[in-house]
Amino acid sequence: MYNRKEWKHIFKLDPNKEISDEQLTKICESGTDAVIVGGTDGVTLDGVLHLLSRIRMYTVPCILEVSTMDAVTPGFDFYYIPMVLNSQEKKWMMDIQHQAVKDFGHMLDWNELVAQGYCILNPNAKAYQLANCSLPTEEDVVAYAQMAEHMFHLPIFYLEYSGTYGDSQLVKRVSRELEQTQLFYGGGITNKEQAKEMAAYADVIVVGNSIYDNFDQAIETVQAVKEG
Ligand SMILES: CC(C)=CCC/C(C)=C/CC/C(C)=C/CC/C(C)=C/CC/C(C)=C/CC/C(C)=C/CC/C(C)=C/COP(=O)(O)OP(=O)(O)O
Ligand SMILES: O=P(O)(O)OC[C@@H](O)CO
Ligand SMILES: [Mg+2]
Repeated sequence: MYNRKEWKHIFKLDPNKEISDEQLTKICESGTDAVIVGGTDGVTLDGVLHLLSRIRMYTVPCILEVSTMDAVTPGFDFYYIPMVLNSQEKKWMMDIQHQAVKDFGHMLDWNELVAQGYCILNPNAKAYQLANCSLPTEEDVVAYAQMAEHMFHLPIFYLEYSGTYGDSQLVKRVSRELEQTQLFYGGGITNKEQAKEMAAYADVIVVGNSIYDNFDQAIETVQAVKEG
């Protein structure tokens, strides 16, 4: 139905934050390739359902990035499943996901599930702290990318700088390692120049917080990526 491999730009909407109807229309009609609903904390079923019902008025593909099983509902096009590669606890890479599959595996449409190998690089990000991550060196990051591609065959490797703009040279280096696995970059993209810079190396850039901080500039990131 959708060719995820062709996507270049995604907006990530936080069910824990407010967005007006007018802004949501602009997001969904911006030309972005998809909208992810997700966040680290304050993600409730009510918040997710409210956003889903509003996004569903548009044709844009809609994805739930599952951060808690308490807020999962049918109706999304895809379910992205984070696995935190640089967590110091196996729980965030394997055990939560294992338990969810034990509980819900019998009712899953596996075609809708997409695993994401997360490498979280901003120590101040909530997700970094929640998942008890350690800060990898560049060599560590490259090795995680190689494992994602060649050992785990993950569909997505996600360089996550949530809340801060990352190192484009590292994104470039990682991009050289990946052929089958899609490279996502997310974090601190606030304008079209930054969007272009990261999109030169990442397959997909994800724009989150700037939707809430500087809406007009966030919208401009779509065109910047599509032009490039
Ligand atoms: C019935 C049906 C429709 C089912 C489909 C879905 C389903 C039930 C699948 C089951 C299979 C499965 C394996 C589920 C596991 C789900 C799960 C709970 C995984 C754990 C996820 C995890 C490791 C969470 C830790 C936090 C994290 C990495 C979140 C990722 C998103 C992220 C980084 C958000 C941005 O965070 P941040 O900017 O730091 O914070 P803000 O919220 O302030 O923006
Ligand atoms: O919110 P920002 O910093 O844009 O990051 C986007 C996304 O990667 C967060 O998971
Ligand atoms: Mg966020």
